[in-house]
Amino acid sequence: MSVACIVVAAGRGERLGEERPKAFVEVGGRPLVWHALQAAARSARVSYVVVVAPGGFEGDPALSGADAVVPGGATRQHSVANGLAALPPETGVVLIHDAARCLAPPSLFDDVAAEVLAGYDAVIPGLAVVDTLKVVDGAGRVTATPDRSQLRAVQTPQGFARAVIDRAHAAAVERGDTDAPDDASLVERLGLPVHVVAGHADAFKVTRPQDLLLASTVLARRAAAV
Ligand SMILES: Nc1ccn([C@@H]2O[C@H](COP(=O)(O)OP(=O)(O)OP(=O)(O)O)[C@@H](O)[C@H]2O)c(=O)n1
Ligand SMILES: C[C@](O)(CO)[C@H](O)COP(=O)(O)O
Repeated sequence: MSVACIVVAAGRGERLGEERPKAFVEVGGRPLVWHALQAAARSARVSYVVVVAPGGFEGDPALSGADAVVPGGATRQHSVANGLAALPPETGVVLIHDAARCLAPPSLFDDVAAEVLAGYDAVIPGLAVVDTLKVVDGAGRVTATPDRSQLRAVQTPQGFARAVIDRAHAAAVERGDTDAPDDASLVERLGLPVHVVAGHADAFKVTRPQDLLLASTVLARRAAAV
C-alpha cells in the first residue's frame, strides 16, 4: 500500500519570534523544513511527500525534494486539509508531520507507518511526561493533578489509514471545528481508537528560541557519530 507524508510548514512561529516563518529558520545551515523533508524522504516506507508551505515560499529551493508543494491555511488543521487534498489517488496510508519537529528520525516514520500498515487506523508517537501536570481553572486555582503514568506527550509523524483521516477532517468541517490540536484528536471525535507507539527524543518541536540550541546540539551529535 502506498504511503504518503504531508509536512506542514505554513505556521508563523510566533513563539519563536523570528522575522521569517518558523519552518524557514535555519539550524545547521538549513531550514527546519529541509531537515523534516529529508527525514520523510529517507524513510523506507514513504514514497510521496507533500509540503504545505507559507505564502511566498512555495518555490523555495529548500522544498525542491518534495513531490508536491501546496499553500497553507489559516490554522494547522486547514494546512493539513490542503495537504490531504493534494495526495495521489493511490495513497493508502498518510503520515502527517510538523516541519517544526525537524529532527524526527526516518526510523520514527518507518515505525508509525508499519503500525498503520499492520492494521491500526490511527497511530501516534508518544513519550512519558517528565513534569507533574496540573489542571488549573480561570482563577489560577489547581483543580486536579492527573495521574502522570497515564499521560503521554504526543509527537508527529502521526499516521492514518487514508479513508479514516479524510473522514475525520470532513467531520471536523461539518462540526465547524477549525483548529484541532492534532490530527489524532479528529479521529478520536469519530469514536475510533488511536494507537500510541514509542516516540523519539529527537522528535521534539522547535517552538521557542532555546529549542534551536537543542536542535543544533542534536545535529552536532549526529555529525560526530558518523
Ligand atoms: N496555519 C498553520 C499553522 C501551523 N502549521 C504548522 O504546524 C506545525 C506545528 O505548529 P506550531 O509548532 O504551533 O507552529 P506555528 O503555528 O508556526 O507556531 P506558533 O504557534 O508559535 O506561531 C508547524 O510545522 C507549522 O508550520 C501550518 O502548517 N499551518
Ligand atoms: C501536532 C502536535 O505537534 C502534536 O504534539 C501539536 O499538537 C502541535 O501543537 P501546536 O499548538 O501547533 O504547537
